Amino acid sequence: MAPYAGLVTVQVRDLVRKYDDRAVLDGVDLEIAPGEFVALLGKSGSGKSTLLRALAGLDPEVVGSGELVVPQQVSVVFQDSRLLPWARVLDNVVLGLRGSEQRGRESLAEVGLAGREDAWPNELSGGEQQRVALARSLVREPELLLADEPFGALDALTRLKMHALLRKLCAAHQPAVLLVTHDVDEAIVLADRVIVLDAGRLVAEEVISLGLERSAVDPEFAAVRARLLDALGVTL
Ligand SMILES: Nc1ncnc2c1ncn2[C@@H]1O[C@H](COP(=O)(O)OP(=O)(O)OP(=O)(O)O)[C@@H](O)[C@H]1O
Repeated sequence: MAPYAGLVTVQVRDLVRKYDDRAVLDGVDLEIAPGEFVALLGKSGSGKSTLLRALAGLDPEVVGSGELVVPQQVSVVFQDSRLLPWARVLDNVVLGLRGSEQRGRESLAEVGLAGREDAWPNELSGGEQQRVALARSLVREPELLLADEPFGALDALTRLKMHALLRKLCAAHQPAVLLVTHDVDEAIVLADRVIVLDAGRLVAEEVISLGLERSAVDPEFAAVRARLLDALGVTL
């Protein structure tokens, strides 16, 4: 599959979401350039999933004085794979896409699941199911990939493998990405830029420099992590 870096910059201006009178998103401004990988950190309840749902077009009740611009083709990956248990793996990947069986096979090969096209979801491990979910997202050639803690339920080793896979897929296809995670290291390892949400407001941003070795032994990595933990209110 050819890369398909989009043209549309995600633009969020003064986004507000209230439940009753409580603002869960309280004037969020955010841009994500085509092909840019942004990780979103924040304490539980800070509004991360609410922001992601707004960008996914899953929340009709977002308000705000500003604008919300997202590309047309958006894919979402969640913590659980949300595969249909009664459909085989390939059918899950190409569901709703006519004539795309070959592309579905290619996507499955890209995520390392060639040969598993006819398996049922419950025959796959949790990590493999998330691979299928990634294949299902990418076969739609998204300009924006939204991922809500996609590796949160996986064990540490599988997580590391999935990090490598996601980096490879993003390099190949160049979607803009917004990845919600609780894991500061995961954010630094994967993203071009890390942002921190606190009580519905963006309170910190770290641009990950190209020179940073994506390894915890890198002193710059440690410094970025310390600043992000500070923004999250974690003192070590
Ligand atoms: N349908 C709803 N009705 C009322 N309040 C809601 C609703 N959905 C979310 N909230 C509230 O909005 C706030 C933000 O929730 P959200 O799920 O966006 O947080 P989060 O940062 O993703 O948290 P977590 O890391 O625990 O998933 C929370 O206080 C939550 O209780």
